[in-house]
Amino acid sequence: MLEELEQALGSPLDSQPQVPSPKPLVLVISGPSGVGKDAVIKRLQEVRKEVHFVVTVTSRPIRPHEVEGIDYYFVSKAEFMDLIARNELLEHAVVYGDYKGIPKKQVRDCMLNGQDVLLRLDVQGAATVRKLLGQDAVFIFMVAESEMALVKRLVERKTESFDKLLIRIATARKELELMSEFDYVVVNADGQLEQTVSKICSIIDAEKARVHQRCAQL
Ligand SMILES: Nc1ncnc2c1ncn2[C@@H]1O[C@H](COP(=O)(O)OP(=O)(O)OP(=O)(O)O)[C@@H](O)[C@H]1O
Repeated sequence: MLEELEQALGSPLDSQPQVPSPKPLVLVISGPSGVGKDAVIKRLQEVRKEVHFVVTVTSRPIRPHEVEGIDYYFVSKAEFMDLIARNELLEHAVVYGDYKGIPKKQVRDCMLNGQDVLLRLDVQGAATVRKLLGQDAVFIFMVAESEMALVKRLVERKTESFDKLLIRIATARKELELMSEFDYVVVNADGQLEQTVSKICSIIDAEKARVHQRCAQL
């Protein structure tokens, strides 16, 4: 039958894939402090092993329990300055006196390997990367179901003093106003971490099915 069809068509039936492989994605996850970015990314890495989570480079000294290349890439301040001067950082900031940044090379190398890349950025950092990459990266904003739920989570984490909590809440209120700059918003509801991760997986799957693929160039 197939041969007859080919004869009638006057050309062979094509067995090649009808669409090229999807392009590697640059995925940015952001949201207020305490919303659950780390917890969600940790779980996402378990269920989506092929997505590379970018390891930040920092000028801060290594702490005893930390592992080079897993927690951070540790460099001297001079080396960090050199990365800035060579425009080799996608984004950088000073956090408590130490520099932290996203090395472009790591993102580039993964994408050349066909791997999707995941960045965890604070809302300000995400805004910076949005300006650089525009619609060529996917920006996901995570929120809690309510301000009360967010604050309860932060209080239970017991990592912030009262004053620091006040600052984080005020910052979170401002950050929420920037939600419209993002492509997707995902509610990380209390006790629903798995659902949150699965929503992010759905976003990745949907992005892979886009007719006009995003294509970040660094
Ligand atoms: N869906 C959830 N339900 C209940 N608790 C959660 C959920 N998601 C995260 N948590 C908990 O909330 C706390 C804050 O989460 P996490 O540290 O991942 O937030 P974060 O956004 O990375 O914060 P920061 O930006 O301050 O580092 C943690 O104790 C975490 O285990």
